Amino acid sequence: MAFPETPAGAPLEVGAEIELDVTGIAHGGVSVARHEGRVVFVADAIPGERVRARVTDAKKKSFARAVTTAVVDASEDRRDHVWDAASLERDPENRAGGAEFGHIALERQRMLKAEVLTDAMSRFGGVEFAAEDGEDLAETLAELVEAAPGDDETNGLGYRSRVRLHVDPETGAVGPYAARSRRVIPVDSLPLANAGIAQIAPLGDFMPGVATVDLVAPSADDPRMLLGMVGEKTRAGASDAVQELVEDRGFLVRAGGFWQVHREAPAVLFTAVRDAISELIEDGRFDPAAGNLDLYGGAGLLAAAMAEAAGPSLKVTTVESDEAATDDAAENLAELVGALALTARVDRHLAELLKAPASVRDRLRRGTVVLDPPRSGAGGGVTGQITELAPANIVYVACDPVALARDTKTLRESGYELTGLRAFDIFPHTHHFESLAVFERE
Ligand SMILES: C[S@@+](CC[C@H](N)C(=O)[O-])C[C@H]1O[C@@H](n2cnc3c(N)ncnc32)[C@H](O)[C@@H]1O
Repeated sequence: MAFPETPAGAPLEVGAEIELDVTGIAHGGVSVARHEGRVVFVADAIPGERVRARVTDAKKKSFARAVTTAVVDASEDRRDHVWDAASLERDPENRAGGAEFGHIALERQRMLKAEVLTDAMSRFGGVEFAAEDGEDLAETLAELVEAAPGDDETNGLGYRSRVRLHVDPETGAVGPYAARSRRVIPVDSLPLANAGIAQIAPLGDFMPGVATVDLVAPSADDPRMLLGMVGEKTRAGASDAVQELVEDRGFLVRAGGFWQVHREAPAVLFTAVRDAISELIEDGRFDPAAGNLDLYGGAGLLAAAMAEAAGPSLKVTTVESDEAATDDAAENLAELVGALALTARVDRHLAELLKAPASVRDRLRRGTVVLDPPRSGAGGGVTGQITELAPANIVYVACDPVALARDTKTLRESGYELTGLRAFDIFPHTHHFESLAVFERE
């Protein structure tokens, strides 16, 4: 099918083919280019390339969106896509979603993630990055986003222990959504999934009446498939308990509950939080008997990490809105006599704490808050409540760099200093990554 060329000076139209010099990376896994002064966010490109791209959205005056159809000048970091179903060989509409960096060398993916993090921290958090002694900034950035163990050896494949597939309501075909749309794309492989998921994935099947297919392959349990039927909220088997192993420690988790998707991610984050707490202990800033909190605590992974650093006398309360996850946290933290697992919304619980008597408020002021909110971040409301409680330290685990950067601004304006920042590439071949920021009350 031929697409119209856009003549110089003409407004961009959906479907037009244009050539773009790609200059940078934006949040959300798309690159940045300019066409006649207008910003164009372009998918499936790499900064530094010249590409041919098809305009997919031109509604806004300030920017347009496009998707690469061919590469004119390729980056040296361009690789064959790790997933044929998402490659440039396919028409953009038929490319599978969920591996939007799969055409980029792993090392460069991490570099791009570092750029996104530092740019967000600078623009929204007011934090500027400087080169470490004797290095230039590019070298410092190259080391900022850490690889998960084993990924360099496997080219970042076979890591996902959780995958959600969808069912086409018309045909019943099973597959991931297409990139940039909710159209189901049948595929014959899931290269990011681990062996347990590959074993049970119903690829090529038809499942009329089903809406979602969640594939779960726990580290210490049999893989399983949770079916969400059309019109039903609950998924069969979602509340079954499964066993996960983090290094040699067992965790009980609901099959349908939150658990990090990369096989190494729970250990990576457990270790990172444990190390952050150990450093606070070394600096004499951590009080194990204070009112320590693990907010958005899930099944208690990060409270357990705090305890690993602080010892079994740690006092900590996990706050989590999902009742079943709280039950798991209570079980997973049972050996800690000072641990309490609460089912509550974080904002509501913090509002209660702000009304607590002075002695309780004093314990909270001496405490450390670990928080690991969903993608939207804690937000101004919860961040404001935390600064009003004024704990000695805040350890913030974030899966969205812009949300982290915005909350960083609030924290820094309220008397907290950012004393540590790490990032982890626990979603190879996607634009996602996890950050850990440590803030200390000045
Ligand atoms: C990113 S997960 C972190 C879970 C846990 N820290 C871990 O590492 O496994 C976020 C958790 O926050 C919970 N959650 C989402 N919104 C919440 C809210 N407003 N209040 C309390 N918990 C919430 C979710 O159920 C989920 O378990």
